[in-house]
Amino acid sequence: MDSEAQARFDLIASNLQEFLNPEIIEKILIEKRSPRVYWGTATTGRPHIGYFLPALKIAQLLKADCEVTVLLADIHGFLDNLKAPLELVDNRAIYYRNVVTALVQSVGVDTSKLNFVLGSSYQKSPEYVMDVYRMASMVSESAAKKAGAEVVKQTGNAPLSGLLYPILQVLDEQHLNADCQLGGVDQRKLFTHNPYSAATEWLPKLGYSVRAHIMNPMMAGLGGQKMSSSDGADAKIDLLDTAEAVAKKIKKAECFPKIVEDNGVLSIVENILFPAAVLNGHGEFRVERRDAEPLVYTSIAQVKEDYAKDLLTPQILKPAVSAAMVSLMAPIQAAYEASADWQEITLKAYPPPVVHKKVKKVKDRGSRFPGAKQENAKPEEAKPAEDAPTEQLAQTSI
Ligand SMILES: N[C@@H](Cc1ccc(O)cc1)C(=O)O
Repeated sequence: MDSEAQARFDLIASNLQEFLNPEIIEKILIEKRSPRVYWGTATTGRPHIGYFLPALKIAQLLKADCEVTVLLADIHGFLDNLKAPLELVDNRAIYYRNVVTALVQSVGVDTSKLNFVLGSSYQKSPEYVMDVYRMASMVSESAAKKAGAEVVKQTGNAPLSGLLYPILQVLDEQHLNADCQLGGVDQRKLFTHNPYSAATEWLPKLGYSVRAHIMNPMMAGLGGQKMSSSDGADAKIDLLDTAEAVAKKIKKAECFPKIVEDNGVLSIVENILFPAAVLNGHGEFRVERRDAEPLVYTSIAQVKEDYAKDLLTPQILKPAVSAAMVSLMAPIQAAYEASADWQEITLKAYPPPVVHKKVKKVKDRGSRFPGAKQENAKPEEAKPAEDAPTEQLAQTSI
């Protein structure tokens, strides 16, 4: 590889946890072509700051002159235990498109060449559907189950659609004509046969070629574990959260002094703030101190070292992370404020829950309590006590 190809390769490979079959990409770069990479996202819950990871990777891929496609996987949102009901899925796809575009633009990368494809636009074609049937006849039920174990919601009497999900995701590589698929490391079992069978083993069964796979690390959540859309509102930061909400959530986050592992706050610095700072051109993370010069970092290794020594304490780290996140999210929020369409689609994609007003139960004190109106007394007395049998039943069942 010449130095230009090497620089492109390094950008593609940066900040990854795993890169499978890199030789596929190397060959394309040596031939001075543009690798075609796709990232799929099931259009379900509201995207949180964890979406910065794929978005920053997409920004790097665009800079490395890759052809990038974002698959708005509406059908997958529905196949996965109905996480996104069919009637909301279209609006959610538009919401995701706006979010991903704004995320990539927030680090100054042009999105005019970023391609968006809606899953349902090709996953219902006769060719695609026939491939689903062919693959379903060649892949065992247990392999499909294992492949989806970390991605598809696991329930007792799971719907059959959860077994189709991995088959469709694997076929997308072929039908989107990709050289490489990007995903979080949680997608690993869908990507490779080690330890389970999926894309790299299933595609050749239909005569299709094996693709490269690039995997982002998973962010630790603010409560310590992997960040997920199904976390409670306090454990994840929504991209449209106000500065106060961001500060409050980070302040509450689990962040033990000197402990670097599974630390959600440090995970933000490592996986979001540094890669974004590099794309933004300054490459720095600053921590202000009250009585001393600010600490200025240019690598996560230095940050972790100082944190382990308690020179960088949770008390000074947290406000620095809040401030940096708020300024990183500012252009996304400005884009939202400036777009009446986006605001309208938000309401349609995530309709506020209908609150059933609680009607205050008026205690039935009967008609004989002191002060009861005399005229009510008679008819009430004449009526048989309707509640009595239920009350008895409830008592016996206790
Ligand atoms: N499995 C991805 C979504 C996805 C769907 C289809 C694909 O082809 C790729 C990715 C997720 O967890 O969100």
